[in-house]
Amino acid sequence: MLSSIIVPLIGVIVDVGWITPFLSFLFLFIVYRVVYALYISPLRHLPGPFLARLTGAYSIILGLTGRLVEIALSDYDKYGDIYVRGPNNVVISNPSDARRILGTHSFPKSDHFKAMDVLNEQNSLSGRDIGFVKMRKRQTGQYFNSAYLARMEEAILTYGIRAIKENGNGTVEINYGNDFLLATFDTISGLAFGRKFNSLKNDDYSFCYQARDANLFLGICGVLPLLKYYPFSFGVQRLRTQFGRVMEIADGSIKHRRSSVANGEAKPADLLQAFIDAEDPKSKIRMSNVQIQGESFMFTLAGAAPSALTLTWIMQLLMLHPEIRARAVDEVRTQFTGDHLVSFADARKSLPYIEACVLEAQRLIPVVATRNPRVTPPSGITLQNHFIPGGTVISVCPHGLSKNKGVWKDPFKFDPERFLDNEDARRNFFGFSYGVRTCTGKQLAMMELLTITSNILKDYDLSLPSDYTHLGPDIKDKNGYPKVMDYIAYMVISPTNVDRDCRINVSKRSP
Ligand code: HEM
Repeated sequence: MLSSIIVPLIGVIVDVGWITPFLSFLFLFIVYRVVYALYISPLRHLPGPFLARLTGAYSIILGLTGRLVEIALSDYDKYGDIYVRGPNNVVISNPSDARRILGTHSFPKSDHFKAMDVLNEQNSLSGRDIGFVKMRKRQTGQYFNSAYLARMEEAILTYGIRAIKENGNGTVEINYGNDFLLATFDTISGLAFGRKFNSLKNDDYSFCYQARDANLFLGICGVLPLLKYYPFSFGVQRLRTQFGRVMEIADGSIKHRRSSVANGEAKPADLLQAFIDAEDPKSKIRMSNVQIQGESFMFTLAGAAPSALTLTWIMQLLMLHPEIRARAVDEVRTQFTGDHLVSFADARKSLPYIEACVLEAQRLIPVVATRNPRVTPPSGITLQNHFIPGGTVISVCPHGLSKNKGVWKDPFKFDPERFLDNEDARRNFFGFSYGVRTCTGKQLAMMELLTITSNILKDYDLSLPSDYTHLGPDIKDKNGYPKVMDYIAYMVISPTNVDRDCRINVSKRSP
C-alpha cells in the first residue's frame, strides 16, 4: 500500500528533476563543512571528534542518550584539557582555564540559557545580559550573606532535618532518595514561595511534579520555540497547564505576602521576602511581580533537585564505604551528644571530616551535569596555547574538572581525606561552579547538606537492608572502587532506580 504511493512519488520527483540539484547542493554543503572544519575554522588545531566539527547536532544527539558523564569522561581521556565539541564550541577541563573563564563578566552565559527565562524575563539563573546580571546581583546579593542565611536557618532546619527525623523513628527501612527530594523541595519552595508545602510530611509529590513539568515545558519550548504558539502548543498542553499552575501559585504567594505585610504582620526572613524587598542601590530599581514569580520558580528549580541529589549521593557513598562512615559517625557523636541539633555553625566549626565527605561526594559526582556554556568576548582568549576567537562558546566540563589527572590523585576514589587541611583541593573544587556566576545558593545548600548529613549520622544507626545485595562495599566498578548505583545524566545526575537503590535501614539511637 505504502509502496504504491512512494514509488510514483519518487518517479514524479525524479521526473521534475529535483533530486539531482538537491543532492548536488547537499554534496557541496558537506564538502564546504568538511573543508571549513579541516582547513579554515579557527578551532581546527584543537583535538576533538570529527563529526562534532561538522555539526552541533552531533553533541545534541549524544546528549539525548542521558550518558553525559560517560561521554565527557571518555572525551577528556581522549582529547585532554581542551577540545572541540561543536563547530563553534570548545570544552575545557583545566581548573586554571576554568577560573579565567568563570571569574569575570567578560564571558557571559550563552544563549542556551534563554530557555530558562520565565514569562519572557531573564532571571538570576538565565541572565545573559551583563547589565541585567550585575543589577540582579546588586539587588539580591545581601540576602545570600551569612547574616540573612542565619535568619533563614530555623526554617531550613524545620523543613529539612527535623522533618526527616519525624519520618524515621524506630527501626525502619526508608528511601533516602525520596525523602531528601521532598525535604529539599519543602525547604527551597517554602523559602521561595513563602508557604508550607508539607510534601515530606504528607508524602505528597504534587508540587515537585508540577515544578518538574513546568521546567520540562520551558526546556522543550527552548529547543522547539514553535511549541509556544497555536496550534503546535497542543503538543505540550499538559506541561503548559502545569507551568501555568506554578505561576499562579507564585503570583498568589506574592500577593498574599504583600497584603499581610501591609496589614502589619512581621516580614519573615525568606527568599520571597528577599525578592520583594530587593532594591538595586545604584538605580533604586526593584523587581516587578512577574520577575519575582520567575525568581521564586527558578530558585526552586536551581535549588531543590541539586541539593536532594547531592544528599542522595553523599548517603549512597557513605553506605558503600563503611570505614569512612564510621569515622564520620565517630566525629559527630564525639562532638555532640544527647538531643543537641547540630547547626550549620556547629558543623562548620567542629565537623571537618563530615564537611570533607560532603565536598568529596560533590567532587566525585558533580550533580549539575551540564557544561555551563559561556561566550568569549570579541578579543578572544588563548588557552593551552590555542587561540579561541571571540563569539566561541566555551563549556566548562564539571566531569573533566573534577577528575582532572593533573589535579586529583586517584580521581575515581572516594577519599574525603583529600579535603582535610588542603587549600589546593578547595581551590580546585568546582561543585558550585566559580566566580561571578557561582551558585547563588551555595551557602544555603551547604547548610542543608551539613545539617542533614551530620544530624542523621549522629542520631541514627544505618545499615543496608538484608535483600540489598546488588551493590555494596565489596561489589567493585572497573576502577576497583565500590560500584555506585546506576544513573542517568541530562541536566543533573539522577539515580535511575531510586526505589531499588536508595533503601536503607535506620534505627534511632537513644540520646
Ligand atoms: C548541592 C546543591 C547545589 C549544587 C550542587 C548547585 C550547583 C550549581 C552550579 C554548578 C551552578 C552554576 C551553573 C553555571 O555555571 O551556569 C549553580 C548556579 C545557581 N544556583 Fe546552585 N547548586 C545547588 C544549590 C542551590 C540552591 C539551594 C540554590 C538557591 C536557593 C541555588 C541557586 C542557584 C542559582 C540562582 C544559580 C545561578 C547563578 C548565576 O548564574 O549567577 N543553587 N548552582
